[in-house]
Amino acid sequence: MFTRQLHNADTSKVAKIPDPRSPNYRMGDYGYGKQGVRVFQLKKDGPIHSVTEFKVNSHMRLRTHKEYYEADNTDIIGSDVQENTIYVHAQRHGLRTPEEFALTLTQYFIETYEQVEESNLIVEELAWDRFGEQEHQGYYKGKQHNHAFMRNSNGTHGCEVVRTRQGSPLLIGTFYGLRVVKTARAPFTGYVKGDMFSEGDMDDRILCTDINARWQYSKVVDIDFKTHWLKVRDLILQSFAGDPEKGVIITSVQYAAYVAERAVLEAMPEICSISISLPNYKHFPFDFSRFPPIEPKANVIIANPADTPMGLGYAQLDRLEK
Ligand SMILES: O=c1[nH]c(=O)c2[nH]c(=O)[nH]c2[nH]1
Repeated sequence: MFTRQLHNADTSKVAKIPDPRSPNYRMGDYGYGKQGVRVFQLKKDGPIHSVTEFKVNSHMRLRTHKEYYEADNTDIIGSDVQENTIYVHAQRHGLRTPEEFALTLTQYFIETYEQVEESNLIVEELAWDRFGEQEHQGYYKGKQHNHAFMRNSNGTHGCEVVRTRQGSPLLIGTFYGLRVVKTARAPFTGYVKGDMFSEGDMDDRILCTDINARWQYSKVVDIDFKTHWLKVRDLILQSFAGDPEKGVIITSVQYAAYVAERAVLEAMPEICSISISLPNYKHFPFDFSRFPPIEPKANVIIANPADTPMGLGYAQLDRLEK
């Protein structure tokens, strides 16, 4: 999260071949590819259809750096080739989980093109729910539509895979963009204020955030990725909200990130590291003092949710090797 040093940074990404014509410089992170390739799969089982949609970013790092140093494109696997391969791969293997798609496609790129040193895939599912699947009332309640779907916005299931020629691929699971709010058991007190504070201590507040989590698997085989993703999601949500009646005290977004990470590492030995970032979308009670007196309703709070500026708390928790 946030800027890290650029100069002589991340030696794992440094170009292996120095530029013979420019000995004073060294190339750091590099690569190229295609962003935002949308692939939609419709499966027809007679009248019952099902749909799956992925958004894919494909990047590569080539063994040589001719395209940079020598203006020679002969090693480049065009980004349009990468894009078309995504569609061909979908046709051949089908869309199941982002993880399976990314693992098999990175393997294909590495095996097919000997100049590819590293293949990176980022895959996000743009999930669709069948009409009726989530309906708790109305016409579609209890009726599963054969061929009509609505976008599911319950948080995005995704992954990132980095595959090189040596060793097993790096697999990161991702869960982005689920907005959650809790309206009790969320104090924020005791922090440094000096004479610059505006809020003061809050014994309780409306705590609203988006869950953004990335985690690294220590193995990539024998994992049912859908089930594991749902389990991570559930553990994060449980640690934020707690028992349905009693809830759980969350003292800051920083603490929320940490307790969620601990819950995941404790329950899921196949995950070796997790990073969570949580914005804090303030919901200040609206200030009615300028307006003619209104009889306040003791049990109603009118607030003004603000997306920006927003606070942000984040942390990464790694499992220590034993
Ligand atoms: O959860 C929070 N963490 C903070 O660091 C912070 N700072 C602040 O003003 N409000 C909050 N809330």
